[in-house]
Amino acid sequence: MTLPQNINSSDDTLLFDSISNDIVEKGYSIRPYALPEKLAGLLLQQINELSDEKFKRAGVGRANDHIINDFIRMDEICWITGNSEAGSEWIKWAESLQKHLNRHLFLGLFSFESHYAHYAKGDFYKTHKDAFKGEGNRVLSLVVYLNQNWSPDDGGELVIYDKQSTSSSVIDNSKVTVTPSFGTIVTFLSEDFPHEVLPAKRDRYSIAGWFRLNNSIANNIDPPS
Ligand SMILES: O=C(O)CCC(=O)C(=O)O
Ligand SMILES: [Fe+2]
Repeated sequence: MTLPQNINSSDDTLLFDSISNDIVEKGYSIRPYALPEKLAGLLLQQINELSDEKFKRAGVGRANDHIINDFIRMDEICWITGNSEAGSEWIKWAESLQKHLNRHLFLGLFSFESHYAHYAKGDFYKTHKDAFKGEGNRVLSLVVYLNQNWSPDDGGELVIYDKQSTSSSVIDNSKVTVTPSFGTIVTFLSEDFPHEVLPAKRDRYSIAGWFRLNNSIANNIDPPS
């Protein structure tokens, strides 16, 4: 028996619809174990095969202002290109999400950039925003997790704070905590939600990506940060 050709894309449509509805309602979306299985498997295999040298200490700030700051973030990253099967399938999937969101939310998303991230035991990323109003052109952040058998005791949660709250807020209903379990997809409006990664008790693997507006003007091509 042959399966219909569009079986994967129809699955994605349901998922993309729910992400899109979440963003309209709340500005963010958390979809546990939602990444298509085949894609998740390819990404897991690639991140396992990436050598330690391919991961570089992540910095803070953009281009000339890019500095390594142990106090803010300690993870190591590796940018994802379409040069491998895993990378190109991932980019294809992200671009179809982009198309779906543009069609339904009119966000005007133009391009996508993403990297693998490795947080070793104890690593963290302090509260930050991925974009600042009027400055950045990152519109929507996308994070997926590649950690099998993650237990709540392992820590490493992503904490997303409400737009109005400050990073020091301790009021529970103004923040949402996400366990970085395999296949969980998180999306949020980059300018609206301060967030942080708490230290984990074991290696933590993820992909962080950003959909951007077209901010390139004349010869000043906007570099990835
Ligand atoms: O890994 C995560 O949960 C979020 C990472 C993050 O906030 C970032 O890379 O900007
Ligand atoms: Fe972030």
